[in-house]
Amino acid sequence: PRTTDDYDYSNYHTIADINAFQDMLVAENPNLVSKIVICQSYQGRPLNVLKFSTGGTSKPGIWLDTGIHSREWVTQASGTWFAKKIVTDYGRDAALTAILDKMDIFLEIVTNPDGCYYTHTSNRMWRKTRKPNPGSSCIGTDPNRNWDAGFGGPGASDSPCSETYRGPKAHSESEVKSIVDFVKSHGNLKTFVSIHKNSQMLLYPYGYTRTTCKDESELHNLARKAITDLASLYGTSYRYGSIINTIYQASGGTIDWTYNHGIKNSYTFELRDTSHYGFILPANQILPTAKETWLALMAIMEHTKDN
Ligand SMILES: CS(=N)(=N)C[C@@H](Cc1ccccc1)C(=O)O
Ligand SMILES: [Zn+2]
Repeated sequence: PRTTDDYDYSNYHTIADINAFQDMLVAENPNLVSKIVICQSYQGRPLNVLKFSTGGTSKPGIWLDTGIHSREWVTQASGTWFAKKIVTDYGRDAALTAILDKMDIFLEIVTNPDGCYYTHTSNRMWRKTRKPNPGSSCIGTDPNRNWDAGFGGPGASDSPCSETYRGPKAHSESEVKSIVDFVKSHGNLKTFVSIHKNSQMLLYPYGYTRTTCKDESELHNLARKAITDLASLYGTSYRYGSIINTIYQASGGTIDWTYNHGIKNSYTFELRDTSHYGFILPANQILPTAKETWLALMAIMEHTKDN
């Protein structure tokens, strides 16, 4: 595709396509979009973060990531659609324009590029990173167990061959450490949303402990509003609640760390479906999934702007 207008948003794409999309989007919108390379993956691929900003220096920020579990392809596809939606709506949609006039949005679409490449070339069901584990023939760490939040506790595995291997130590994976460093250096993120698939759930901390997080009632009420907006489009029903109460106990998860690091509005989405198709969600569900999810994200971003 020569422009982001003729990019095929209703299909799954390789990293090369998605990186080309990102560069086109920046070139087409130099006053709104820029690309930050926060680090490289283990195999040396760039970790690209799109910054959507109307200028200013220390504006509060909103972080969105997709594709941290590489096989969850509908999330990277949705992230691509979100990027185009932001530039399309700025200056046209009052709610989105108000958000961007007050806050910056950071979007990492291919958060696990090595795993993503591997799903396209070798094993469609790959989830983890692709860094080898010394002393084992099994490759990779689960990037959603590698964070320094209850690290190594129940709800993660210490076996390199497990899909939920937590890694040799917290933040051992550059795909994780680079986000940790970004959060610390930015210092003013108000919202952090990590987007996964399968289960149709909107989750907030904690996963590693049954302890209720201090903002539980606010996060619960906002989640209810967000999934209500989501369901208004096609009737897709979501469950919501803390990670440990809604899905299962999991330690070392992304948003448990971001929440403990002071980012109150920390959420994980689990997009369509509920395992009817398993991880291979048909491409014809990409656009409906992205559009309904955007309504929930707008609810979360508006709440952030006003609180
Ligand atoms: C189907 S899945 N792998 N996306 C489910 C995901 C649940 C979870 C969300 C947030 C924090 C911890 C755990 C996981 O096991 O990593
Ligand atoms: Zn996942």
